[in-house]
Amino acid sequence: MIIKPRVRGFMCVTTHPVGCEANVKQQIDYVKSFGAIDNGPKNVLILGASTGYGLASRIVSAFGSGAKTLGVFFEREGTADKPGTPGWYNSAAFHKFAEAEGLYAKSINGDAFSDEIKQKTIDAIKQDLGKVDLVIYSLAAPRRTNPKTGITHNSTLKPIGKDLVQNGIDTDKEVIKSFTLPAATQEEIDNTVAVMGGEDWQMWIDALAEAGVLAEGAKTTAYTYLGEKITWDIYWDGTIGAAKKDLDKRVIDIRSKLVALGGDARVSVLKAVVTQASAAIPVMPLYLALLFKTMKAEGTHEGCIEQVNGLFRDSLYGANPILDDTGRLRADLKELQPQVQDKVTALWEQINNDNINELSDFAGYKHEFLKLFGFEVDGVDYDAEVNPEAPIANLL
Ligand SMILES: NC(=O)c1ccc[n+]([C@@H]2O[C@H](COP(=O)([O-])OP(=O)(O)OC[C@H]3O[C@@H](n4cnc5c(N)ncnc54)[C@H](O)[C@@H]3O)[C@@H](O)[C@H]2O)c1
Repeated sequence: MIIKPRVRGFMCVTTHPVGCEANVKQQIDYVKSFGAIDNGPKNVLILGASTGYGLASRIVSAFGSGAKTLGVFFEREGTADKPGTPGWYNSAAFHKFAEAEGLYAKSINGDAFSDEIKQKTIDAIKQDLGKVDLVIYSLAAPRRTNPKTGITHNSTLKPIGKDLVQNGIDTDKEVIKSFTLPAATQEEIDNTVAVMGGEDWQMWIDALAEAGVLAEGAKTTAYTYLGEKITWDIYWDGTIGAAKKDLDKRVIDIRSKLVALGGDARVSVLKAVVTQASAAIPVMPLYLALLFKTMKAEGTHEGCIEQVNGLFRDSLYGANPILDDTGRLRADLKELQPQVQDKVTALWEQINNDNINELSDFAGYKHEFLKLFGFEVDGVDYDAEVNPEAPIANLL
């Protein structure tokens, strides 16, 4: 079939397999251009391995460190007349390129929050890898069923303690509009913490430790975002921030478990980028469009692969990790530079429908968004017939 983008709000309901493969190839080439990571990981489990920061972590592990990777994700396969999700095609492409270089790669498609998928993962580690020395926690999900209680929690993206009125971009109509978000209820806050907080990360590490599949010196990290004043109402001080603060609490226990093995656990702070998860956060598309404009002008613009490549080389496996005073690893400092945040804030105050393309890089935002789904990728012929059925080699 011939596949064109069909955008609905913060989703694109079609995906281009060839474009996704080209995206993965670009990321692999980028990582390879830095050479091998000294003393990098050997056996890596990536939770949320198919898109965004988790996919980048898988690529850096495999192609920057020669690691065997086991990836867990929740994606939909394509059929003869309906394309699958981007993460499906990214993973099919990752497996193809890994296999071509003789790199071990296996994947599990299912609900990482469930006991069943945790057990399946442990069985695969025991059978193929023995133990893992790095666990990346990069899940971003709208809901989670807690396997212990059977309760399904839905996350919300709302401010806490006060209603929020802030300008953003209506990405469908491409106009600036004022968004009003009511303050979250305590139940909404608790549910968001249950989905995006650290409980499941802790359950994973407990299960892996109990099964004896964490190697001596094993490390784990979960990804977070802090941002600055301009995003705090919706992010750090909102429901999602409450969940991220839970990671900061739970990492202490997780770290003590890993320190006993000579390892370590850290929350890693990454910059704001366009992913399926961030596109869903109200006001974020405008922030990203203004941030891109500002950071591109500064020559400091980065996407997922640049961020994670830097995180591995500088901090996770670097001699001098970039740590903050609460012990988080930091890869986001260029975004938080005062001149960047001041510029974004000033532009935010001036933006309107007449100057949207002049003051912001909304074009760059839209391009990045479509690229997530395999569109607008250089060198891909979008008028050519493409097969939406793409098997993932070594899917367990
Ligand atoms: N996007 C940003 O700007 C940004 C910035 C800093 C930190 N982060 C954090 O990085 C992490 C990853 O986010 P992302 O933006 O890369 O998201 P993403 O939407 O690109 O990726 C989410 C991943 O989780 C997987 N997943 C979702 N539900 C699942 C389930 N039930 N079982 C198994 N897999 C499941 C998906 O398949 C996918 O691989 C999140 O913790 C996010 O908060 C994101």
